[in-house]
Amino acid sequence: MELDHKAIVWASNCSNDQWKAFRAMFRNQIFSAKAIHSQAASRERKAAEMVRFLEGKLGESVSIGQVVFAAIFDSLSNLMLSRDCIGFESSETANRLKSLIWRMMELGTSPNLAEFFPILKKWDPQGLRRETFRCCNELYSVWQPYVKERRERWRGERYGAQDFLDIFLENGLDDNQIDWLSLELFMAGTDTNTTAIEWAMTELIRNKGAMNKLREELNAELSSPLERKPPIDESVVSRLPYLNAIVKETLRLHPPGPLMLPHRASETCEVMNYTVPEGAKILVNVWAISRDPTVWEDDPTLFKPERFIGSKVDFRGHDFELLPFGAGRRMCPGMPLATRQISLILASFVRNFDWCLPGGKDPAELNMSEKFGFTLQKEQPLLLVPNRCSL
Ligand code: HEM
Repeated sequence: MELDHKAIVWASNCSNDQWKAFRAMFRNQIFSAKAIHSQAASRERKAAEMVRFLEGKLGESVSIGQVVFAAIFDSLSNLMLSRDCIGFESSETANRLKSLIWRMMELGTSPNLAEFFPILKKWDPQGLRRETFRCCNELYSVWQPYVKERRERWRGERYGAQDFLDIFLENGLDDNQIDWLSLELFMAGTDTNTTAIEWAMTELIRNKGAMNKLREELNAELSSPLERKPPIDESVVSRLPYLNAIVKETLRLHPPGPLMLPHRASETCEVMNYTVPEGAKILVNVWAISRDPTVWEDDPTLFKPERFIGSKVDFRGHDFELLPFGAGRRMCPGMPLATRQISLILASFVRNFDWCLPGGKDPAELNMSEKFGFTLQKEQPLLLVPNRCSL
């Protein structure tokens, strides 16, 4: 309730007018098909920059999560603020921001005694509120100077939005709302995408057949007689069937939001002979659904992108066996951006480099443990060595 005037992810319900206004702004301006299309060049530039960075690391061990996080965070900061916030060289900044985002998610999902005993609220016995403020302020400081500068320049004139910040100003958001909404977007949009790509690369390195098939598809569709490896065109890769199947299979096997966001029953109802009382907090176990052998044939614990070739099952919220982005009114509004970004970065990795594990380690021995949290990260970061591509 406290956050309802500025939150979308943390909004307590869907009947709140502010949440409706934010969702409309996301649907019509930020993530509309036209907006996603017009943002493509910015994402393509960032992917090409990532490839150039990796070309300087040939033969060296690289943390995939760290490189991807920098690419995703800066892609998003370019869409939001028209500038980079991290850069590929600054691993310290990337690690600091990544751990702040992870900590914020931990704090947001930690059991809070004050929720059960409201009398404790003003003492904040576990220090959760104090630490949340500290993390928020550190994250706000990343964009606050740019917001201040833009607001001074903007002065209420409509000059046509160039980025999300212009859209926020045009919609009359105050600084407090801009800070919080930006925080939610960076939290919802960076760790999820990074996790998905890290898992996809983990699966591809273990499944040489899938990696080769993807490279063949990319080489066939992206070849150019003029330049051997031109920057990758996002609109082409987002239509490639095998790449799409890999993205779906990764999100099925490793859904970045394994329990979605907590929902609340708006009325008492019966589900499979259980009574769910009005007001009950509901967590949907997407991880378990997408590994359920009664729904998924052909060993659901295995990575098999082929299961999606010729299948109509999609993650757009209509097929309940595959819900990595949720379904219904609270479904992820960032899905069109996420799927484009994941495809583009994976295509850039596989098209431009041959990958192996450091020290010639056998991919079959890769540690596949998951670190359970708000997002389902790989417990051990994936380290890979990029080599010049032989094809
Ligand atoms: C692989 C990437 C992503 C995954 C798997 C993912 C997944 C999800 C899920 C499961 C939800 C909750 C849905 C529900 O509980 O019904 C959600 C909500 C949300 N996501 Fe994403 N997301 C991803 C990327 C993004 C991106 C890139 C953005 C924006 C930059 C974003 C913004 C949001 C927002 C704002 C919400 C809250 C919507 C609301 O409560 O009304 N997400 N996402």
